[in-house]
Amino acid sequence: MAGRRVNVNVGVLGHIDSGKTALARALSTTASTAAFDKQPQSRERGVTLDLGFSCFSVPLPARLRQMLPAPEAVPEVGPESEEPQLQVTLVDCPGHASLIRTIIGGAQIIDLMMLVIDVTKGMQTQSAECLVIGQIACQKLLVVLNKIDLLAEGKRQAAIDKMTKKMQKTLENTKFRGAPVIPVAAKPGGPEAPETEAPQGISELIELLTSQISIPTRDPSGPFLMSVDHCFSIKGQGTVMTGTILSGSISLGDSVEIPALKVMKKVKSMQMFHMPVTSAMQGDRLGICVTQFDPKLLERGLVCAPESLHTIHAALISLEKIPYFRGALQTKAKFHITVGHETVMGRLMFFSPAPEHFNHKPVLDSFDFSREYLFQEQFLCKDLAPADNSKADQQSGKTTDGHCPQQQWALVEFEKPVTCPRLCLVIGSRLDADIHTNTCRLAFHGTLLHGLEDKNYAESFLPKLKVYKLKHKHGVVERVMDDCSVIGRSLFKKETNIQLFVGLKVHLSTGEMGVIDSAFGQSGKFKVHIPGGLSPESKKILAPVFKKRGRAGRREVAREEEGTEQPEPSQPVTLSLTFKRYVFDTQKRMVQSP
Ligand SMILES: Nc1nc2c(ncn2[C@@H]2O[C@H](COP(=O)(O)OP(=O)(O)OP(=O)(O)O)[C@@H](O)[C@H]2O)c(=O)[nH]1
Ligand SMILES: [Mg+2]
Repeated sequence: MAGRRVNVNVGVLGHIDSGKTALARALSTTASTAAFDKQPQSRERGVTLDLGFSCFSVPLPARLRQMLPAPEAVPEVGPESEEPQLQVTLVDCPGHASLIRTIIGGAQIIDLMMLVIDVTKGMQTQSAECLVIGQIACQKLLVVLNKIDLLAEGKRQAAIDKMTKKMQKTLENTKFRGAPVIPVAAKPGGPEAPETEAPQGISELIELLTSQISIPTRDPSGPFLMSVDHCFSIKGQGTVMTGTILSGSISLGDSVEIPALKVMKKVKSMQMFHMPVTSAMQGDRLGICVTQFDPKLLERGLVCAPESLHTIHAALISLEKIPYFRGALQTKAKFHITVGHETVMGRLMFFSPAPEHFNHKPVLDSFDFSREYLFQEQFLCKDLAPADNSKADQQSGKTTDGHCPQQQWALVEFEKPVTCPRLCLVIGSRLDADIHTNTCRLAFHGTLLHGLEDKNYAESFLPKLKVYKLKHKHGVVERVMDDCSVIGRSLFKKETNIQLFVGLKVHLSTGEMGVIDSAFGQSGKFKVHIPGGLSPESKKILAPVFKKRGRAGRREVAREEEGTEQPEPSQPVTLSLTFKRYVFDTQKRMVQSP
């Protein structure tokens, strides 16, 4: 076990100016003192790290030694005498609202998130957004209350206790309920304070962090994918890309693709923790040296196994609304869509299961093209007011008393093609919203189930997607012609071509089924044939018409053709016509269930 190391990525997220960078600095410095790291030279910077990356190592806690992957999976990188080490790579994310895309990217490569809160301010807008992102992308969380030096000395503990309770309450409604909260001062005295001023609470934080960290299961199978955070060239050797392996594994001599540059490169050498290695896998921080290319072309981005990523123009996603997002998610609305590690504008169309399948369990690893789906004007959710709901029901065909489907989907059409892995995370946000208002800009999150690579997907692919709108039309029986036919009105507009509807079934409120037979006159009226004939009760209800018609005789028909009003049944008998129209059917057929 000697000389072995494991890496975990810990994200440092929070509102602007909460002290994330100061905290990352304090952690790396404190951890490298003798108490935590006996060999000063092992205060590794890991592979060359970008601005937002720093790291420190502590002896691997005994608790984690059993969890250490098999010896062959972990490189022997230190001198034989060295204790196994836990390397904590801190991913210092920006806090400014405009950099949320970077934050989302950062959150996807971390194993644990430290949410930094300015203890004098509490939760702020971007702290809340980070918490939302954490819930989507991370498994574990730890809250750091920073700047405790700013609290009045006499009331410090009381203020810390109060804020700790407040944070615990905030976490109560999240998946991080019960997560630890810890007070620190990363840079007591603020920017003006001398560098000699020691940070407070950092040793305790490192201890807590070490106790909270678990080594996530790392899976070497699947296609190799690495998120690159730094790229530079070494004269005479090649170009080095450093980053975190998101999936799969890699060995010396393998070919990798840089999708953004559309090039393939051979791996010439690799380093982990400054030591050469011959292979690496998911979760490792790695530097890969490949044959020379201009490092300026790839500051951040992805490298992958050849042809394992797809460049797509549209996608089918499964999604959930983020409850803090105010307002509805409307079909045709545009959002900023983060797909994997890229963000582009996209337009959405929402759809749900057919109402009888509302209770089906969500399927999050594939999209079933054999099923039919119900178009929705907007994403259905419980927080729609009941009044709104009834309107939405009518428009969307939602049948049931406000109950929501277990799973909903959207077709996303991107303004620019994006390159992403299969089943990657998708986050929709409204980044154009005013960053100074106290609202959550993150609107929904989900999983990419199917990417459309063909640029002409609208013609080549969409007709296969069976999303329908349920159309209801209502009319009334105006009068009876004979036992097996009636004249209806108010179902179509005068200008409607009734011919298109001939053969469709209509239901009478008296229970009979009829078939639209032909137009009648020029005013949108039509003749309905009732194959089973009118029942005696129905005839009774429609009787007044019978009588009047009997008296009026032929004159009635003449008047009808002039378009004058007819006497009607004492109780109106309604006609209802229901059919499906598939959104992507080029022939715009009207389909009724058998
Ligand atoms: N008094 C006091 N000031 C602090 C403390 N930690 C950080 N600061 C100050 O707060 C300011 C912001 O600190 P940063 O570490 O840059 O904050 P940040 O969260 O990284 O900011 P962004 O990356 O811009 O979001 C600086 O002026 C720090 O000196 C602290 O514990 N006490
Ligand atoms: Mg910072």
